[in-house]
Amino acid sequence: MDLKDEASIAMLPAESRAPMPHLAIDIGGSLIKLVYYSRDGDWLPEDNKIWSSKESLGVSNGEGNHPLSEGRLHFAKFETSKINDCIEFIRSKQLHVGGQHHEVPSKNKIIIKATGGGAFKFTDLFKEKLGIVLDKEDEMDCLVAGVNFLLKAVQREAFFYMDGQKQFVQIDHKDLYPYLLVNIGSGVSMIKVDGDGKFERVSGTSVGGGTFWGLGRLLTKCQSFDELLELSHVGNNRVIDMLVGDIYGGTDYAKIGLSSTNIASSFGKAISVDKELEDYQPEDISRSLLRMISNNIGQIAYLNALRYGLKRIFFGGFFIRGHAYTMDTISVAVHYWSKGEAQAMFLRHEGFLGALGAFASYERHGFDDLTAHQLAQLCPRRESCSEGTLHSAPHCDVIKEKKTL
Ligand SMILES: Nc1ncnc2c1ncn2[C@@H]1O[C@H](COP(=O)(O)OP(=O)(O)OP(=O)(O)O)[C@@H](O)[C@H]1O
Ligand SMILES: CC(C)(CO)[C@@H](O)C(=O)NCCC(=O)O
Repeated sequence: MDLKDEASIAMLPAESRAPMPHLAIDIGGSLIKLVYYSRDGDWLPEDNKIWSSKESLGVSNGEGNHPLSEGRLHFAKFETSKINDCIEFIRSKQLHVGGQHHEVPSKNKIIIKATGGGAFKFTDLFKEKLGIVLDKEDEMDCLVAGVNFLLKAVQREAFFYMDGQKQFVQIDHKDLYPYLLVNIGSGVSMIKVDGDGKFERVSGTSVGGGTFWGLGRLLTKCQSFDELLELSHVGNNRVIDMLVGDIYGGTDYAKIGLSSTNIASSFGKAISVDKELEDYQPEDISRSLLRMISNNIGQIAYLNALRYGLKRIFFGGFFIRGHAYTMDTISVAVHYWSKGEAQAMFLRHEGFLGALGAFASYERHGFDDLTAHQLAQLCPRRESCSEGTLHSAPHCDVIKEKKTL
């Protein structure tokens, strides 16, 4: 903690100085997500300062007092393979020091809420490097809690995406359930949600974000996920995908509703003995792969929605990354298969759902009494980005501060 923080904390009334849990962590197969609270508006990672403009931070709606009401939440992510950078970040910002202190006979124990598989895998590492005890929260519980909170509290959270157009939807709280949540992380979980804490994981698929990045890296030699995603912008999938027209000599197969431009077989043209991997352009590979995976997830999501009679499907997870082609493909797949009966919607906080849920699981936080206003502009920079823009910065920093109560 730097001197500035110490000074500002020292000036607060005694009850405000009580140790408060302020960091939750979601350690997935590909990415680590942090949600943390800071009281001091200037206490931000250097590279996030450009997004923390004053106007995006100051909101006062005069509602009741809350332990978190003067300050802001931040969002950050790291690759799980670079967990040591994450640990260093936590140490450098002293995020763990404000954690819940439980009295044990001889010393204070710092307990931090953690979810995702890595909460189990990296227990010892966090203990050893930061002296933190990870208090494990179930991944699905956290996901659902995070989504329910966002859908109820944040006005511009869910949106439709079709033909390059984004349209926010205001969900009626009384008419929120049931819905299907499709979380596209490394793997994909499909969860039927019937209420707060009422849900069932009804399906999943191992063909998800890890598949796109893993297979894409091998096939294109891209050095980063962002590079692979960026390539897909300029690629042409028809170079690699086998279309109905390729099989039917350029004509539709109208009798069963297939046009000549429908994909008959993803990567089907690569069976050609005349071509090797190096004969294909990385951008075309990236586009085919992204389309294949997005389409497949959209189709499986539709089948599960059909299975349970669900009309609304919310898609989250960092595979999406606000990427136009990904969202378009998923939306088209759901629309095509459901004949417009089911609706695909996307969540602005895509990959931070579980971390938010873990943050809410601290007893003293509770999202219910955090005002919608406080969290309404969780991620202002997402608003200012044009569609399809990649967020290449390592952190997604955000939130909201409430100065006057
Ligand atoms: N900078 C990035 N580096 C790596 N993968 C990224 C990046 N940005 C987005 N992704 C995509 O997001 C996916 C991970 O999403 P997310 O963080 O939601 O899941 P996870 O929690 O790591 O996975 P799981 O829940 O399956 O354990 C990756 O598999 C990849 O497709
Ligand atoms: C294993 C988890 C839940 C870890 O987040 C996720 O990666 C997932 O849902 N994978 C898909 C597993 C399956 O249902 O085939």
